[in-house]
Amino acid sequence: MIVKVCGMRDADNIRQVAQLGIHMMGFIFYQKSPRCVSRPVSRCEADAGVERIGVFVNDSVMHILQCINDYNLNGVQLHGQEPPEFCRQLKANGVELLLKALSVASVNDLKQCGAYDGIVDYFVFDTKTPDYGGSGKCFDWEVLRHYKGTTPFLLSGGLGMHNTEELLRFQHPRWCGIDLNSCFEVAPGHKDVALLKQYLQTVREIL
Ligand SMILES: O=C(O)c1ccccc1NCC(=O)[C@H](O)[C@H](O)COP(=O)(O)O
Repeated sequence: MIVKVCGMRDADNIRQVAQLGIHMMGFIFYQKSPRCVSRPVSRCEADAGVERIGVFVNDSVMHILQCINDYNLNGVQLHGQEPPEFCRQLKANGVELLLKALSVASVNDLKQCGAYDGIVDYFVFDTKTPDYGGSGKCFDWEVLRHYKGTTPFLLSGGLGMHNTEELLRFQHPRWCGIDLNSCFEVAPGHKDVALLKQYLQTVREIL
């Protein structure tokens, strides 16, 4: 199971969280987010084994490619209304690891999935919110029973200590990871390392 911790930006915090044995770390490049990175966070600040994912919202290909270069990113998460063709363009420009977040509130929101199959590497199924992400709120995971696509997905949106029991019960053949963010924060962009550690211990049977 892939563990992604999103919304990182403080060097010491990045180092500590990387040592928890997680697989992906998300850096937000969306100016309106309280977690938006404010300066280049260099590779040496994170463990080499952690994939560095830039999270973008309706940004341009050129800016995304520039950030990949400036911030040593290994992958990109698109968290806006980016169409499949936009994802194809990023792939054509050498983006190896591409995650497409889809805001989910009802079964209707899953209809678009098929158009991304074979283009993106993972979906991130997140809670629908006007701010795009980082809401700390869960959506109804029952909706995902209707997801019959081939692209594997990370479950996202309000995951925290309060819903570990539901998480341990959750099952889906394409489920491959969890995305953790605001429920582990002491301040926007700063994670509670002890709480994350406790959480990963609590859900260890699915990891
Ligand atoms: O976290 C943000 O502030 C954010 C803002 C705009 C777009 C995406 C954002 N986060 C992306 C993520 O992958 C989050 O982990 C995801 O939305 C879940 O967040 P949370 O509900 O706080 O667990």
